[in-house]
Amino acid sequence: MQVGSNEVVIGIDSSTQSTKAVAVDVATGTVLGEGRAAHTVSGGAARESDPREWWRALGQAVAATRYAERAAAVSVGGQQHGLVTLDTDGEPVRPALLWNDVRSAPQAAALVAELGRDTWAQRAGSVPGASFTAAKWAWLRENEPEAAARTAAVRLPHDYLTARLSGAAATDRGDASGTGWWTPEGYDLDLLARLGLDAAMLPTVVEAGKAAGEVLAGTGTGLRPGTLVAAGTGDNMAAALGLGLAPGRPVLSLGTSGTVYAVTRGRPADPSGTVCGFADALDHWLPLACTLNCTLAVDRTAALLGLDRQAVEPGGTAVVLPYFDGERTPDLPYASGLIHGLRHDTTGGQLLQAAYDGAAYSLLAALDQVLVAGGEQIDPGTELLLIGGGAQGKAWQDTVRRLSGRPVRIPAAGELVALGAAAQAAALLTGERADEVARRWGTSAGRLLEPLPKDDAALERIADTLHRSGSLFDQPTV
Ligand SMILES: Nc1ncnc2c1ncn2[C@@H]1O[C@H](COP(=O)(O)OP(=O)(O)O)[C@@H](O)[C@H]1O
Ligand SMILES: O=C(CO)[C@@H](O)[C@H](O)COP(=O)(O)O
Repeated sequence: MQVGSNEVVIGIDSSTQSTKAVAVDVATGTVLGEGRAAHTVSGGAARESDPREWWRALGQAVAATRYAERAAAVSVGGQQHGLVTLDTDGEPVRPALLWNDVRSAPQAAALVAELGRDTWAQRAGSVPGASFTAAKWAWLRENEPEAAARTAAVRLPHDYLTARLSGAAATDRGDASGTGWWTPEGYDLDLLARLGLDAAMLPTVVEAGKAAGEVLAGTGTGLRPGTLVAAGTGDNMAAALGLGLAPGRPVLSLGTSGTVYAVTRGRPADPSGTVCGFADALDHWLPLACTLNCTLAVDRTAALLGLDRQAVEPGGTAVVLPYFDGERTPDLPYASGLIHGLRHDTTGGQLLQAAYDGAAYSLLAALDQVLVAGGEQIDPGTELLLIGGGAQGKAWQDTVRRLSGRPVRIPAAGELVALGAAAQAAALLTGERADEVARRWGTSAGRLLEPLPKDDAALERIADTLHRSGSLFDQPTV
């Protein structure tokens, strides 16, 4: 196809809190229409969502773009790792277990003990934590054996939505690499046997650049039957596509999860488990560290203090480790929030700033490890691309500048996950690579914020508090 023929694609981001859709002009990258619809996530110890709610939200978000009928191709980026279990009719057996549900921590620990950290890192690229799909499936078998027995198919969130659109049992290498049972050579049959999972229950891994299928008749989304459906991918892989990332360029994403990652030429294999050795959606890798407590934890702290989320104040000695949901980086699934260093003159604004600092600290501490794991150079002068909902907030921007000492670029394009999905859909039409499409669209352009002097004192205070928190975080709080 000739680029420039007014074709439109739709990219979808089915994330933890909401679904966002963008309709994009393939030739120019102009966003023609946008839509958004919220989901619910259960509270208490569990983090679960009904996959059928994602599907309804997808329909609403796509309709709101007003371009559903014009779209020539569509693609779904989705929150990683979630365990979707389907029965023989393709209906969810139970709500999906999400990436931030830490009840599967004991099962993750047992899996790691069984094979050893080095073997996991070499085979799966990652040492699985509670977030990984393998740990969630092990949790289900142990805690709800009847639900596991009724499961005929296991899917990731984006696979479920791709199947509702196209009928295809399809996934991609990027999202599959977050299961724990994917290797570059295919599914790890030995591991699947240990998990009591038949490879026939899993989707086919679609080659990069190929379609998963076509939109079925009667989806109720407004998309025309026959519209091409790309393979989709995990949300972080989609954002990497959406930014058109060249290898070695670091990204910090501030959303429900905090993530730090880079596309790399080398395959990561970090036995410490800090860096997940994901595949990207093309032919490279995506070493990534992820926190469970990011924008929601900071917003909750602001609400507890009765402050606006921007009402931070400098100074003071307070440290907040905002591990409200347990934590993944550092690996402390049983942790809860901790405040240390309060004085009579500590202000609410300082305490709020300490929550921002505590949330950003773990991500920035992992940044160099991410680059090293993928064999890329560390250059402290290289700009950090800041994306996700939090990147719009000045307090987040200044916190990242102060704690990283790096220049920070804020891409003007919002919704980079949905844009990456759109680029993947567009690539089906133009024959380009999806990252080339995004570069042609100029999606990473945006304001450059100069670095601030690195606040080593704050970083040391947080590291010291974390180091000394010891047994407080070893077991669930009673
Ligand atoms: N201007 C802002 N300042 C700080 N945080 C913001 C701002 N706008 C949105 N957010 C935060 O962004 C989060 C949503 O980010 P997003 O990347 O869309 O989430 P998700 O990871 O679910 O896709 C919300 O939790 C909200 O707290
Ligand atoms: O688990 C991870 C990465 O490994 C998370 O980044 C999820 O992919 C959820 O993403 P958001 O809903 O925050 O976008």
